[in-house]
Amino acid sequence: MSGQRVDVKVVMLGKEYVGKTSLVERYVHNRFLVGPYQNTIGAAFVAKVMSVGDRTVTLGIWDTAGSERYEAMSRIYYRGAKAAIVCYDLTDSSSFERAKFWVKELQNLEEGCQIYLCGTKSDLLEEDRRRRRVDFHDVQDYADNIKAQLFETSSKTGQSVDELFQKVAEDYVSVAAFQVMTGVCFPSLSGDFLQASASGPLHLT
Ligand SMILES: Nc1nc2c(ncn2[C@@H]2O[C@H](COP(=O)(O)OP(=O)(O)OP(=O)(O)O)[C@@H](O)[C@H]2O)c(=O)[nH]1
Repeated sequence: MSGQRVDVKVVMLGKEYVGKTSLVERYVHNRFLVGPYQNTIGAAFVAKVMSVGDRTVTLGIWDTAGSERYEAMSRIYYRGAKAAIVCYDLTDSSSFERAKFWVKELQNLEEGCQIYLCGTKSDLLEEDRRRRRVDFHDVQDYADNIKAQLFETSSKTGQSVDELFQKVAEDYVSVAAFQVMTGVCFPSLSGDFLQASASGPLHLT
């Protein structure tokens, strides 16, 4: 597995329990695991090969642990990331505060990293609108300010999950094409290679 080229290093960030692992599970394996919640320890890695037009793009996705206990470790995993999916739970306002914390970190330390905000568990709002704790328009304004894309997803139903990761890959292809056209090469777009250094499982699908 080591040596497989990854085009885009993607890091999942956000408070514990917001649903980062579930998002990756839905996207990569098209499944939603039920059963007792198991928190991520350290980080897990998975690579996913996908198509954008006639191009093949490999996303290397690092799923970090949301617990503040692992905060220092998460910093290691976002280093050099080209895309960060910063997650918050639509039914938990404190998780949005935590998302803003990660955004600040990325802005200060990973300038070349494109940020995607992801409000999770939208199915819970379908069941009962009153459960929403993070206003869509407030987040949209915030996203515009920080030049981030905004998605609201459900790993349970699959809503907008493929669209989110597809957008990450499409943005990579657009910027890469721009580089070829202009001859400008940003360090943030250089490729990355799989490294078997995660404490979690290593998969290539
Ligand atoms: N209803 C609903 N529940 C979800 C969804 N996504 C995740 N969950 C549940 O939320 C809990 C936490 O999900 P995880 O994916 O483990 O969360 P995490 O962010 O990876 O957590 P850490 O590993 O601790 O950082 C689990 O019980 C999931 O089943 C969703 O889209 N809808």
